[in-house]
Amino acid sequence: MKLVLGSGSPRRRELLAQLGLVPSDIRPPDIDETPRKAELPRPYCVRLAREKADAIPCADDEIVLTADTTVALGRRILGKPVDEHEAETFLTLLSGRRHKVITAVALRRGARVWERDVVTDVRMKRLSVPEMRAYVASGDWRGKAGGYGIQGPAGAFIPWIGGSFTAVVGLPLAETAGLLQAAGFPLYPAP
Ligand SMILES: Cc1cn([C@H]2C[C@H](O)[C@@H](COP(=O)(O)OP(=O)(O)OP(=O)(O)O)O2)c(=O)[nH]c1=O
Repeated sequence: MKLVLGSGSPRRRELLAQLGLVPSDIRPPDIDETPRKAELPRPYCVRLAREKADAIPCADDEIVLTADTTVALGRRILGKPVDEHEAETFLTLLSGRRHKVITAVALRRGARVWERDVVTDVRMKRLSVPEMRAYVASGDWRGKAGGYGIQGPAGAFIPWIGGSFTAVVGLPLAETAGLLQAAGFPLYPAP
């Protein structure tokens, strides 16, 4: 059975590699990520992972893995900032507060789908103006939900998380391994 990564995220490819998995193909999804009116962060994130899975074409001998990572500040969804101004706006909102990072994973094999979502609490310290300016100028926030990456320089802004570090980075490894095993993927073949 072949594993297809339905994601253009380099983080997800690296996290899969941590499990010793190299996808046979990478097919980034092309879906509309606009939240619905009054949609809450967790259902939004679950919906997107599922829509990504449904959007990726796959053959009978392939299993496709997709995910979505959403930053939630209360009921508000913080997506990927479109420019420096929005990155600074998001970081100003997150500064000195706790938020949640949700990552939903979907695995599809033929018509069957396996899904999990993981919610992690994250505390960001209060950011000074120089800290915020330097981080925004670094461009590290590009393509990242909420406008930061815990695995990069913004790790210095996060004194505490409650939950899964790999989920915050983009793919919860414990849950993903469980899904792969449930779907019959030979993750730990006998030596
Ligand atoms: C909060 C946070 C997010 N992120 C990243 C993970 C995801 O790649 C991205 C959220 O966007 P996603 O829409 O989940 O994924 P993507 O657009 O990068 O890739 P694809 O849709 O093709 O699967 O934010 C980090 O790398 N570190 C972090 O600390």
